[in-house]
Order: sequence, then C-alpha cells, then structure tokens
Amino acid sequence: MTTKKIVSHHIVDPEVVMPGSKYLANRYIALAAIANGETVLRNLPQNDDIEAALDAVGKLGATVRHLSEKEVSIRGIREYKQQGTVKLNCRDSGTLSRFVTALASNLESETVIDASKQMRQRPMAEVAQSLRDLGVEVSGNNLPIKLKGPLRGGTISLDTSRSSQYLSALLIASLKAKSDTRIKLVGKTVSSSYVELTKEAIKKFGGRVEDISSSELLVKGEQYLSAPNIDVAGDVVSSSYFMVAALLGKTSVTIRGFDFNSPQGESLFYGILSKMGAEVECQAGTLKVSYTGSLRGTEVDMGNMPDVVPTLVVLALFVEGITHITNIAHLAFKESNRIVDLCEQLNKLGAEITYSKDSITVTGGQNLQATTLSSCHDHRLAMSFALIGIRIPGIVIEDAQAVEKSFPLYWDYLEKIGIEVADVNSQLIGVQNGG
Ligand SMILES: O=C(O)C1=C[C@@H](OP(=O)(O)O)[C@@H](O)[C@H](O)C1
Ligand SMILES: C=C(OP(=O)(O)O)C(=O)O
Repeated sequence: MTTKKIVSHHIVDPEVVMPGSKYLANRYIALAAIANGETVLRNLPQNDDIEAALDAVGKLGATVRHLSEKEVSIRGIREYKQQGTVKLNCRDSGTLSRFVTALASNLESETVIDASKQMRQRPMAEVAQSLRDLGVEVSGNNLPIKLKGPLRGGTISLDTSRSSQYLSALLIASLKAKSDTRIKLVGKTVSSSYVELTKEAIKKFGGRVEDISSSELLVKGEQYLSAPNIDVAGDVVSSSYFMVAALLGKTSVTIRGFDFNSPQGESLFYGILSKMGAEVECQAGTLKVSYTGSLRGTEVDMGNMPDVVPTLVVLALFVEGITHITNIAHLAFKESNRIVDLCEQLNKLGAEITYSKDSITVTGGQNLQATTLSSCHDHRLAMSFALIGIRIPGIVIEDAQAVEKSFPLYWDYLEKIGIEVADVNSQLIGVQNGG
C-alpha cells in the first residue's frame, strides 16, 4: 500500500494537458474489437483500466498491437469462437466488467469473467439477466460470471436505475447480435450522458442505434462497423482536479485541448465553478479557470456528473456557505460507496458534512485539522483528498496507489503544477497515530 503526504504548494497559473479520456478509450476499444478491419487509436491513456481492456479484447480474439506509447492498433475479432474457455480479469474496472460481459456473449465458446475483490461486489445482475433474455447461457449474477453465447437478439426490459453502463454495454454488444435487439428501459436512467457518449462512439464506427421512444431503443443485428483512425480526446473528469487545485491555491489554471464538445456530463463541471464565483474562460480548445477572491456554496443536481462529485465536495469544504448536491444515489455503487465513504473520511478532518441516500450537504469554512484519510481504494477519493493539502498541508492519503486505475501519473502532475508530495512510510504513520 502506498501512502502520500501533501507537504506544501506554490501553484502559480499552471498550464496542463490531460491524458486521453479513459471513458472514450473504453468505448473505442470495445467497438474496435467487434469492428470489421483495423482501428488505430491515438492518444490512448495509459492506466490500469485501459490495460485491462486491451488485455480482455485480445483474449476474446481481437488482435492488439502497441504501435507506440500512446498508440495501439486493434484488428476486430474474426472468429467468434475460441478454443476452450477464455478467462478474463477486469481488475477494478466497472465499465470494462459490464462492457466485456456483454461483448463476450457474442462468442459461441465459453468465457469466464472475473475482476478484483472490490469489483466483485459491484452490481452486475441487470446485465446478466438481460443476456439470459437474449439467449445467452449465464451463470451467476455477480463476478465471476461464466457465459456462453451467441447473443441471439430479442426484446428485453433493462433497469438502468443503478448504472448506465448496463445500457452502454448492451448497445455495443447488440451491434453484432444474430438478430435485432429491442431494449425497453425500466426506471430512470442514471448518468444518462454516458449513454450519449456511447451512441456517439458507435456512430464513429458507422453503427446505428434507433431511439424508438425516450424509453425504448432498437439495435439492428450484425452491423458493419469500421473506424480506421481515432484520436482519443482529453479526459474531462481528470481535468476537474486541476481546476479545483487552482481555486484552492487562489490562482488560475489553463487546460489545453479541453473537450468542449463532449456529451459527458462532467465536461460542464466548469459551469458549477462559475456559479460558485470562479472566472471561467473558454476559447478554442482552451479552458481557463481563475480564483476571483471568494467562492460560495451552491445547490446542484449531479445525477449526470457522478465522477466529479468527490472533487466538488472537497472544494465545498473551503467556500462560504452551504453546498447541496442532489440526485446521486448511484454513487453508492462505485469503487467505494462515494456517498458514505467520501463523507465519513472527510468528517475525520472536522468537516461539517451530512448525507442521505441520494444527497450530500457540506457547510464550508469550518476549522479543519490535517489528518490521515483513506482513499478506500477509490482513485477519485485519493485524487480529491490530495487537493485538501493545498489548504491544509500535512494531509496524508492512504491507499494512494488507487490512482493507477485511471491516472497513474497523478502525483507527478501535482508536483509539476507546484504541489509538493512526499512518500510516507506507513509504519511511521502508525507510530505517529499511536498505532
Ligand atoms: O459508461 C461509463 O464510462 C461510465 C459511466 C458512469 O457510471 P454509472 O452509469 O454506473 O453511473 C461513470 O460513473 C463511470 O465512471 C463510467
Ligand atoms: C466509477 C468509475 O469507473 P468504473 O465504473 O469504470 O469502475 C470511475 O472512473 O470513477
């Protein structure tokens, strides 16, 4: 386990360029794996989730070749049948677990899909049941799951009230089903902007998803898919940490190559910051966020911005007044319970935070004490908690290697913008805490 301490900072108007989006990369890798021919992906992020995704599609029969550090070529699966049972490990990736389970259903051979202990706890039943309804033999409702296709197509009812990833997974996999797939949505789709991201990615490969109504979609089977070259745009969620770092450091940040056209809800995070009093300038691919002297709390529905909730909660600790975040019940099913774990950790600082099943309320401006916080093995908690050190030097983050999931170079990026990060010997912390 790695432990990091935020020692001090001297952030002055930094400029940053984000690595490629893991969200887009996950979609392009899945689609390239079932495309007809070869796809070259450029500016691919290097992280644990993406390594696991490339490994998984390779095992399913796609040909993966690394052309350079950030460039990979994927030739789509030609034979939808493997010799013997294929075993896949999705590590900590929820997106991959859902996407690859659906994709593997196109194979007529057997696949066993497993993941980390943490991922085994996250829900999969909705995907498993839908695949059964589409003709796939599926054992189990949580990982590890064993399945044997093919995906025949048909009509299903899908509950998307815990995760949009189920729908994204089925939309992608159904493009290669033996016949048409009709998906009737039950319950309110959470994180719906991610479904738009999926539809856009499918379009890039020439695929089609038809919206029959707001709660029914149709995907024609055996579609021809092709996208020879794709540049992966910058990660909008990763950029949130640098915006908040600048505001806490009472300075500005310039983010080059920001993906303003992204349908992903989190791409509008800067709008919340502007409402809180930050100055925001958007200009031809460049986003600049500046501190203007004061920030105030806000009321915001973050149903479509799940992954930047921890970033906003950390900022809210240091602004005037109350920040009330609503519509986030689905955060309970992430790498950690991002309502309970996030708030319980921050309460250790002496923060005034309350939470309910679907909301978080933070009263800013409290007197906070530096202490040790656990990331709960959640990369987003680790990255957000580190920012607290800008205002309260001495914050220690345990299980800091969780960042490898999406942003292994995070600590280096912080150093580059002027935040001093130290490695801590965990035995020493035990002594300091009397442990
Ligand atoms: O489709 C995706 O890439 C994702 C969808 C969201 O999940 P939910 O739909 O489960 O909220 C998001 O939180 C996750 O990090 C990635
Ligand atoms: C929730 C996340 O990812 P996943 O669901 O793919 O594990 C995330 O990146 O914050």
